[in-house]
Amino acid sequence: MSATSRQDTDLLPAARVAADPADAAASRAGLAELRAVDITAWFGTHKVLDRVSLTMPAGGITALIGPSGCGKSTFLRILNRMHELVPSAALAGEVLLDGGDIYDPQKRLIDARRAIGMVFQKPNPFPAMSIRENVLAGLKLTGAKASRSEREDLVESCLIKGGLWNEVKDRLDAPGGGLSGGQQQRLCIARSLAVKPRVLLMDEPCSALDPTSTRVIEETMVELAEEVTIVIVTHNMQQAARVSDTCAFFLASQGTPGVIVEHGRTDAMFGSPRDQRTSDYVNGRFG
Ligand SMILES: Nc1ncnc2c1ncn2[C@@H]1O[C@H](COP(=O)(O)OP(=O)(O)OP(=O)(O)O)[C@@H](O)[C@H]1O
Repeated sequence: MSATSRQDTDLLPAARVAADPADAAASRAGLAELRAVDITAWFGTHKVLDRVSLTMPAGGITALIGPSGCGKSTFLRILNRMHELVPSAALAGEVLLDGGDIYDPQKRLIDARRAIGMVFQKPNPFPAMSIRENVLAGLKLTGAKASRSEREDLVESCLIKGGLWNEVKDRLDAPGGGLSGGQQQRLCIARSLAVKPRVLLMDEPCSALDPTSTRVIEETMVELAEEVTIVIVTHNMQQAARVSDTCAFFLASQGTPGVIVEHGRTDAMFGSPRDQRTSDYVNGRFG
């Protein structure tokens, strides 16, 4: 995954919400907190993360920022057990979803993936499948049963939440591959939502999109945070400031493993960072 649209930070907008929304959000029923505890990760003998701990508040949007290669995507993939797909990968530590470790040997991999969905950098709908089939694809993978009318309701509600319904409601049988890039990404978000995840991980979800599509996805994310905890990796500082409530700055200096230098509320991270390296990064002086 490459560095992409780091943008001019002179005109940073205020962080999404001034008050602490995570506290209020946490009280909303059904929202899940995700907590990484002492995560260390390796590819073979190469240690790429060193004892990283981070709480991602329920119903909040947490942005992971930092220069290329500092381990943001690796950390994100650890949060839903995708790291273990790489044969040389190893890991230590815990990932607690509402207090339960998703790596507990008693827990099934599929349950972790269903509870913690992922949207990737490049939109990846099933191109030959219809828009409707794309939304429902996750149900097939998880084996969930639903009647025809339940499926239709689900397609509609997920496409509404994904911010795509109005654009596709008259062509649900058209192929997903026929949509624009931004629409495909929103279709992928809708597909992720169909299995009712409690957390949605997003790995640079707008880096392949134009500014208008990016705005639409950002608006969609803010609305989604009402019902799902979101963690996003982004190189776009304006985006981090616009959408996130909390932020974590990762850094891997001179070949050392990635660590979190600073984390906290986004407005504080951008407005009055405690660490000079954070200040330098968010103000575009390196990275
Ligand atoms: N599949 C892999 N096999 C071996 N090493 C890997 C693999 N994926 C990532 N790495 C290494 O792990 C380190 C962290 O990479 P990672 O992609 O997590 O960083 P990142 O901060 O997300 O970077 P970027 O912003 O460029 O996407 C890098 O040194 C990278 O080369």
